[in-house]
Amino acid sequence: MEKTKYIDREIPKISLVNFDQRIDEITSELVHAAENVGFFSIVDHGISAGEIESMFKVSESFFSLPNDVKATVPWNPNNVGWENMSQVRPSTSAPDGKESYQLQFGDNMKGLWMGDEQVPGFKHDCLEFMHLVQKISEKLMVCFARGLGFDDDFFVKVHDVSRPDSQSCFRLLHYYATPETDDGKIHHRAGAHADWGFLTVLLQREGQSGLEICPGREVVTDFGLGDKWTKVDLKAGDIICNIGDLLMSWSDDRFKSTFHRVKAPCESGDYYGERYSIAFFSQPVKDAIIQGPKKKYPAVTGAQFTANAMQKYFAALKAKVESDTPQLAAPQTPVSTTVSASA
Ligand SMILES: O=C(O)CCC(=O)C(=O)O
Ligand SMILES: [Fe+2]
Repeated sequence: MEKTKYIDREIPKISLVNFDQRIDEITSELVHAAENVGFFSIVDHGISAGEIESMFKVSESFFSLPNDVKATVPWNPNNVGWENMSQVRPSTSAPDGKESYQLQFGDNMKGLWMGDEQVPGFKHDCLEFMHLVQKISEKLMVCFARGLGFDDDFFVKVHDVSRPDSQSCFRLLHYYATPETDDGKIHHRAGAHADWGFLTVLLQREGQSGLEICPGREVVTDFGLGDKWTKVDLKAGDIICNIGDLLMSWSDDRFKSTFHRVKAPCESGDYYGERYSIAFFSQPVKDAIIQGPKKKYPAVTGAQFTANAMQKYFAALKAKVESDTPQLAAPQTPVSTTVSASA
């Protein structure tokens, strides 16, 4: 099998300590990171390593439920619910080797929260943690608004998670352990892609590595470029953030939405065990008007942007879900019939 070409790239590490006093300095570090690699880690962000690990324990409790129980909260095209081994990325033709459960703050979650009988305190614990992550995203949004010359609250207002139509998505991920084989086959954990939302905040458990990035997209209309990858490793408590396509277009391509993947382990040094991660995708409310300061792209609403992204990346998958709908309505749905459409 051909070996991956790896190169070292610096992934900026940005401290949010004394945020209010240091906002100018933090803004210039964030803008620099956004204009170049598109990925950065943040430290001193206010969530402790213990709180993050507690959230992972909740996630583990959910994923260790039997599949027929998880299938009672199935994924649907509002980008909520559980999917298993069914997300096929445009860059691959095979499904990701993972299961994921997408959670939101608003009305889209009706009937899709796993109950306390199955995982005690699940909804409460998730929402509490989701609000903590939202607070961090809001700090970054203020800095990005400043960097682009918008009012401080410009992005925060259109990502208001107290609105019933909020579309921001908190995604629990569980990648299955992969056997060490030398059959030359590539098994995708998460095939290469760019996130289509505004901003992604990502958590992983220390040691459960696999995330890799490949910077180089100049315009948001390009697919990924290049074949030189850089491994991203995190220490417990660090948080990785990346710019999504929406912020790339909203900044007239100034801030880069970077191609990334969770590589299938297949080379020496790769991690073959199971992996848990959590991604929080900030998505604008439906009536947000999206257009950069230089008006490089025509204005679109939040609803149109999401519909375009679904069309671009997930038309086939949506069609599959629609054809599976009668089965999806039944709680005993076989797990293989659900399909995920998140980034
Ligand atoms: O699990 C990870 O580290 C990355 C997940 C990811 O890129 C995504 O869900 O969009
Ligand atoms: Fe992603």
